[in-house]
Amino acid sequence: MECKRARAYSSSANLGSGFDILSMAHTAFFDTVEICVETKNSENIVIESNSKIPLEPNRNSATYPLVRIMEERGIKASLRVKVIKGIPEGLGLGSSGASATAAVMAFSSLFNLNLSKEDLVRYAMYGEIASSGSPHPDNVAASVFGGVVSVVSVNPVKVVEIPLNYSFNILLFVPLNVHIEEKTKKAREMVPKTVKLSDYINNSRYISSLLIGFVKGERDLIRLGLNDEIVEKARLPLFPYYPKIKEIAIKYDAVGSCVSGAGPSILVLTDKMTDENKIAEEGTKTCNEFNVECEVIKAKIAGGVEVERRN
Ligand SMILES: Nc1ncnc2c1ncn2[C@@H]1O[C@H](COP(=O)(O)OP(=O)(O)OP(=O)(O)O)[C@@H](O)[C@H]1O
Ligand SMILES: N[C@@H](CCO)C(=O)O
Repeated sequence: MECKRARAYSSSANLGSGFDILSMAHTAFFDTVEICVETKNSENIVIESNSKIPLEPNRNSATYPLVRIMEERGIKASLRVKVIKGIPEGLGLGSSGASATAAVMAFSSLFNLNLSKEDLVRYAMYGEIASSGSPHPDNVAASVFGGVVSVVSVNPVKVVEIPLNYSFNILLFVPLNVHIEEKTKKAREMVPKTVKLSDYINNSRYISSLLIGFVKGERDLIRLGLNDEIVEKARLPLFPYYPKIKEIAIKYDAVGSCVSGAGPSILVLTDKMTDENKIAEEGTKTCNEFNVECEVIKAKIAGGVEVERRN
């Protein structure tokens, strides 16, 4: 039986006001997906996992993209798909997107499809439909490409890798005891359908500040850029501790802070001027004040999805 495995990292989408556009892959966690072909004369997908994720192919973010690729390309096969979850689900860490990405990469390698990175993103986006009902591209783009990415078009998919000329570390406040059923779906329903022109202008300023800050290596621009007047504000009930954690992060001279994806995790970027220990200590206390137990995870920027060479 031929098998292939691929690994994809966690990610923090949005990065302030880049809703459905910007995302950053990090080494905090990763998922591994192994796909084995059992036969090529029948069609079936059997899922195994170490985590409590749906085991129906159309509801699992790893397998729904495979259903769609096989349909689109007329591929017939019975597959056994092992989804080894390292990324906790529903915490804004791109868990569903990483499974989708690893699955599409493993499938491409197994069937010698030689998919481009843009095609990997396009197919992996189906995984986000399976998990949240919407094909947002940001998490999967970061997991496919690694680094910080900007999705500049979805039809056709076009992703730009942002050059990072400022060196920073990553701290994540991950509220492990929080479970919100269908979190991303609910969080997306909280996003307003229309916005004030002044908020739109401020958000556009933040995005340009963040991107120029990364490219030119300007700390102050990165800090200013990690802000958002629209989506984070509308979703605040999902992560009420965020404003105080952000205040603490700035007090101890973090580069900046924002919500990770749809939350409830919080992303803090740090450098040598930052007092990380104080941020971790006071940020954890803040979580406790809101009856939330936050684990503080240190990470670095991660690379893109890779096939594990072991067969
Ligand atoms: N392979 C999978 N990995 C993770 N979650 C999955 C998977 N397949 C289906 N799901 C379901 O998707 C939901 C988690 O997706 P959700 O988008 O809420 O979280 P996330 O991907 O961790 O976060 P975010 O998209 O905000 O970064 C859960 O209900 C989970 O059961
Ligand atoms: N851009 C998506 C990311 C989900 O992780 C959202 O904020 O809904």
